[in-house]
Amino acid sequence: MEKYVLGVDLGTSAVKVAAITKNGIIAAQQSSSYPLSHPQVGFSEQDPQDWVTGTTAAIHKLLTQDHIAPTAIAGLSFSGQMHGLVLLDHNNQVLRPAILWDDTRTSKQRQEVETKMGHKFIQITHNQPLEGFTLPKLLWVQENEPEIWQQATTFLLPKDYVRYCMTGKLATDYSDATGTVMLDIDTQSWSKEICDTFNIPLSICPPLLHSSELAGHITDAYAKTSGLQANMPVFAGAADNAASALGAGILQTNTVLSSIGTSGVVLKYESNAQTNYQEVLQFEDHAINDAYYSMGVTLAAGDSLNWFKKTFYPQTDFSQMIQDAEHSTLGAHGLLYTPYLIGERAPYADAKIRGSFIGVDSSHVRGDFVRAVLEGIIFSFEDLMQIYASHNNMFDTVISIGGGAKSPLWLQIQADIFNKKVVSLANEQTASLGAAMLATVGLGWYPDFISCTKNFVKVKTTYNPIPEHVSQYHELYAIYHQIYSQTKDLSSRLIDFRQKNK
Ligand SMILES: Nc1ncnc2c1ncn2[C@@H]1O[C@H](COP(=O)(O)OP(=O)(O)O)[C@@H](O)[C@H]1O
Ligand SMILES: O=C(CO)[C@@H](O)[C@H](O)COP(=O)(O)O
Repeated sequence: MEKYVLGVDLGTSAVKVAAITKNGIIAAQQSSSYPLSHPQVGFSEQDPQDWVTGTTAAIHKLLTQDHIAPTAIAGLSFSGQMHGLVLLDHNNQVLRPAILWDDTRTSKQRQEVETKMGHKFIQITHNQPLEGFTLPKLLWVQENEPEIWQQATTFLLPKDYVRYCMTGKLATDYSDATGTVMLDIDTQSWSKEICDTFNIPLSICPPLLHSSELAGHITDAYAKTSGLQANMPVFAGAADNAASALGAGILQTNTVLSSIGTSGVVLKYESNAQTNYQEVLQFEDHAINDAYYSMGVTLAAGDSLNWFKKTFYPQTDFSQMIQDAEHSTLGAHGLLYTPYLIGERAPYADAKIRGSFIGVDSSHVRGDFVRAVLEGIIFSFEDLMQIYASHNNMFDTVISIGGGAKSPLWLQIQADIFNKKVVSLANEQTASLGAAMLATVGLGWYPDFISCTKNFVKVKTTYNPIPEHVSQYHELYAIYHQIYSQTKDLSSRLIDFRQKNK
């Protein structure tokens, strides 16, 4: 009987589960979406139970609709949205909705960490304590919800909670642990100094595992609800960007990843823990032992297009909407867009900046706005590419993944703005592929990730930069690059106005 592993990608908008063979063939994929709640400006929350219900529903569909036999599944592993805070009490019951990576309520706590620890914090974590990361969220609960904080016994990251419900075992993995900014990168252990400084008991931090390490087995109870076999091995899994990088074959320093999911990511493999981009870029443990990656995050990348579609093209699918952008021109007839819909993480760590359309003209039609959104997102990625360029990082290929890589127009825009070869893959959802790879290595199907990559990562199309487009985009980027500084103060005043007039 053909054997499979399951790769579970716990995203922000949906969970995607893929059944993949030993040779990296995707036999079936299912997904299940769940709601996102924004109870106040800057707040972003999800109910951890929705993740479990969605994952179980997607697995159930694989078994019943795609006829994947439970006995044919040898193991599973995870890719998970990063940084989200799940708080459990002493009975491992969820205490409050999870506070997510794109929640920016924690500017005061960020400031507190900076004031109390200064450069020492950066020395320990190799990161800034930005709003999206887990530590400021813990501090927010400590300060604003003392009755919840008193009951908090363990925190987990999103995928860890789903794994706990499957196996009954509490743990996180190193790649997600770095995203909490509570891990000492040099010693690879939870930082006692950070915990002590903020009166956080060290015992709240879950046990640490490597991403392909065995985390537990499917319990009898979860076997009953899901249809999976009891006792099936479950491997720790990784942060979504680490898993995506693995699934895209980012295992050496000469390739860079560009990911257009809900968020946008420009990511580079790093072999040296001391690599330093002055903390403008995040620095994280990779899913592979003793390897790292740096990355810059555009908070609303695919989410910008999603917002635009919901608001102005409610009845149209993404591909049809993008056809309108094809009828516009390079530069959208002089229209520029900045994707700061929910603030920004990099290169501007600014929770109060907001997006803008610049150059709106009475001749513009909807397609010009779509085109400007597509281009603006990639200009924001170019801001991140420029950081690598300024550190003399030489690379000639960008691997493009995520839902945005489904569009040939958007792939060509990337090649033209980056002035680099852009490669799309046969499966642009590399997070579930990476998760499955963790299970294959955990099971011993492959001795290491390099050999697994040879079967799992398949190039689809290569887009080369078109010289005429490159020079036009170069001119436009110089204008785009000024928008942040010119709108920063206006955005901040508008946010203050909004807070006062709720
Ligand atoms: N056909 C398409 N063409 C271009 N972009 C698309 C298409 N379908 C979806 N997208 C973009 O991909 C995003 C979702 O990407 P995905 O990788 O699934 O996100 P996540 O894992 O964060 O849930 C959407 O918000 C949208 O911007
Ligand atoms: O905050 C980050 C990375 O630091 C995000 O990339 C999240 O990990 C969620 O990503 P998607 O839902 O867009 O995959």
